[in-house]
Amino acid sequence: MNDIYAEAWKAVEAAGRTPRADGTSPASIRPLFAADPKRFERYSFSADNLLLDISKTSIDEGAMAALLNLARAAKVEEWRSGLSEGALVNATERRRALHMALRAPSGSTTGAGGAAVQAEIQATFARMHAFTQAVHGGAIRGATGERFTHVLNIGIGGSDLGPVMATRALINPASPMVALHLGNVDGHGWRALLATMDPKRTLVLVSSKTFTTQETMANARLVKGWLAETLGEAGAASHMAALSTNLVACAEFGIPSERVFPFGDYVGGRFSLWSAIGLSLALALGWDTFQRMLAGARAMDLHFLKAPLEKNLPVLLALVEVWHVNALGYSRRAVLPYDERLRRLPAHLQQLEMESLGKRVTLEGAPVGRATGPVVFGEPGTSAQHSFMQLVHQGTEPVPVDFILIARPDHPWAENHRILLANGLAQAEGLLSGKDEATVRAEMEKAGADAATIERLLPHRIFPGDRPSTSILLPRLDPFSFGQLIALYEHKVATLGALWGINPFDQWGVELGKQLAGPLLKELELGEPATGAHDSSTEGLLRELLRLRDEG
Ligand SMILES: O=P(O)(O)OC[C@H]1O[C@](O)(CO)[C@@H](O)[C@@H]1O
Repeated sequence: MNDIYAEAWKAVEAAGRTPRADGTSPASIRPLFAADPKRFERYSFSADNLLLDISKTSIDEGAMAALLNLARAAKVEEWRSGLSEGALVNATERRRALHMALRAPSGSTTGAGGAAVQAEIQATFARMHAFTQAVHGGAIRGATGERFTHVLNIGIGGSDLGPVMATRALINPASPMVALHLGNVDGHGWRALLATMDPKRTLVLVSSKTFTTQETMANARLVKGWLAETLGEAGAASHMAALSTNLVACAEFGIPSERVFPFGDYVGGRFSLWSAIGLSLALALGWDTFQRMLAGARAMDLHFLKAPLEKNLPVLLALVEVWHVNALGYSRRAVLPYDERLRRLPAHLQQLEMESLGKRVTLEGAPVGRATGPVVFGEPGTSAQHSFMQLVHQGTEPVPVDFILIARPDHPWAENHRILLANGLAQAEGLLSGKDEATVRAEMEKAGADAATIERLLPHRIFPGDRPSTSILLPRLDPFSFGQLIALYEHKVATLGALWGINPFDQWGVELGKQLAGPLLKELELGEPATGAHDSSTEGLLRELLRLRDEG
């Protein structure tokens, strides 16, 4: 850690501890609005039609200066250029992170990853496009001659969450195909899906970067067997395609090379929705929708690469996170999209952010020495208001919230949309303003409550306020704005990697569980725990599960 970087961190952390010149707490937000009628104008920023409002945080001029100084000390500008030019930013796996190259139109140079990478990407896109057209046009059909009406994406983590989220967000009622998803290895999910599918009309995409993931391969074998029951072995093979970097494993599984859509190891799982992993989207939503989504992400890429740090939306979102996590000690963040179509966004962000930023050592392997990625959770509004927002308003630790609001709906029920937006705005307003003792008392007196009731209920009815939120506004939810939104969060995550000095592109933390599952699977097969192989709790639970299973 160099001195400039260490000093910059000290300044940010000190800003979070030190009262402001007017004596107010650095965590308070209301005084900032009281002092500056132009706070919204000053602290809201836009890229194309996407608006980011960070005014409802406690960042003031001094805090912002310290945060921007940290961004410079952490060399965020150099880092973003390295990312786009194919530096080995994923140092622990000695890989590049070239998801931006997937969004670069053919012939472009900025963020395109170089000619060789572009050639690979464009060749796969051309094949995906031709395949999509052939399936939609009926040139590629099922083994019995029927057209494909359903596309089933089998994958997990990044090979599932992105496609599921985008399918729900951009649903196209006129599409010739329905997308289905099988992620978890739990057979109950498969049983629920079975009822909705006809093997003669179902095209199966096995989506796996590595093509070795235990759950995905188990599901792929299950589905292959199900297809073969009706169509025979050869028929089953003609209903399958693979999206992967591991061409050898795809061939071993029996998927011919013309049905394998590859991508490079420079695309991380949680950044892979823009690659061949997006084939289910092209099939279910249409090629144009897929392209518009890439164009939206590309617009955000160019903004991220070119905008100065102080107006750069992903950088500002990252700095807000640092302010909350490191200066103020908030360890959680909630994401509330006020749009039912974005209901899988929180799940996607959980992987994107927590798999990327759940790290305790720096790139050099030393302890980070400060908190890194917060716990991220969320649910669409208004439903979230009736579940966890109680804790956000009145719990002990402030939970910063991302509110995502869409101005124009794609349905005709204007009143419902007004209710939705009013609630989204009200939540953010209420978190900021709270409700003080005098107001609660006056309200209760007006409602005719007696003095004893007022005293008893007063503490329960007070809202502390000064609870932070950021708001993201989109004019409409369409493929372009959806692409912008997801890329905004991707670049925020990359920037946080640079600010914390960690690798946001590896995920060693998921390996241990995978390793330990192997021997346990064997023991479940044999029906006998290996004595002394586990701690007494694991062994005890395994014995009990076996007993209950075998009793039934
Ligand atoms: O696409 P694959 O290789 O099947 O991996 C699925 C997921 O598993 C992980 O490696 C770990 O959970 C994720 O990063 C990845 O998205």
